[in-house]
Amino acid sequence: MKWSEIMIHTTNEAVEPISNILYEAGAGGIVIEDSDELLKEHDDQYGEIYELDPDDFPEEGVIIKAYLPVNSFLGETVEEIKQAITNLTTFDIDIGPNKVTISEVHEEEWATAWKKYYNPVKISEKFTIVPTWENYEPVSSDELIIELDPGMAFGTGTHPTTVMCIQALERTVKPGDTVMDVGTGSGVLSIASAMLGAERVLALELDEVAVRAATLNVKLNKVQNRVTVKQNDLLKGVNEQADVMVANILAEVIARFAEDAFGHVKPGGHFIASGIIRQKKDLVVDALTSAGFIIEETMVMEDWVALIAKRG
Ligand SMILES: C[S@@+](CC[C@H](N)C(=O)[O-])C[C@H]1O[C@@H](n2cnc3c(N)ncnc32)[C@H](O)[C@@H]1O
Repeated sequence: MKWSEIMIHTTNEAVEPISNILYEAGAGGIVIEDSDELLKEHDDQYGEIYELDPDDFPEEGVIIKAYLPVNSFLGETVEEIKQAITNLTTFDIDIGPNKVTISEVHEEEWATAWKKYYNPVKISEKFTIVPTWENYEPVSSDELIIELDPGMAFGTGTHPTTVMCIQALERTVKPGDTVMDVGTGSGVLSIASAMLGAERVLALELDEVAVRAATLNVKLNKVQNRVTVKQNDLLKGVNEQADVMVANILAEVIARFAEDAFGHVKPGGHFIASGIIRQKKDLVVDALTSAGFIIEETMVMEDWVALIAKRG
């Protein structure tokens, strides 16, 4: 998985509100480099005085660094962060230079560091997502556990857009169903569908690295007999129909392939569309209804919307 480092040069006063903004935006881990730290005397656990490297610190003010997974929502997330920081001035918080820089961090640097930020998370009535390296004891006997290694592709499984899809799958997938998961990423939605009793799941993904991650995660969760992971551009060349289709992609992409999706959902079947930032809901609703779908339910979590549409 690629991570993006967002670096914000700000003031001491703004550290706490900015850290909150970053955590709410899904940052995995925050590093604070405060110029005042250089002026203090530090001793280690054995009482030895040590010096900090001035190169690691700004000349004045504070630098906050946070790590965001590189996925198709990154651009929007960064814009939201910038906007939320600028809004702090309306509360008379001095945000100082407010210089924001983005750079990419490679997986090797994060090889182990990020793991400490992921813990088991109960994301719906039935499902708990557990990182592969954790030993987790189920709380109840009917709890469904998805083991996930989020290290390689989008999806710790806990992004609001993913959580809403899983909750919607819980309500729509029936034992024996055929499911199509367009943009499978880590494979989490396909795994959930199989665990809900789907007989056959087609997991489609454009990105080669994600295809590999999904294939591994499908095996890890022992659903490889029912889930087929395939490198594919949306529904190109797919000739079957599903009882349930799920797509957690960007609003524009869903709008673009709404008609094609309609043709690939069985009459009476459902299309769960997610990855829709609140402001773009109408765009997707219009595209889905023009394609012939009936919107049965609108789900909202934070700034995100998911739609459960039915082919009548
Ligand atoms: C936001 S992620 C969702 C991942 C996962 N389904 C989840 O809910 O956690 C969207 C995924 O769609 C994939 N994708 C984007 N455009 C695609 C396309 N044209 N065809 C297939 N997959 C695509 C991306 O590579 C990415 O893995």
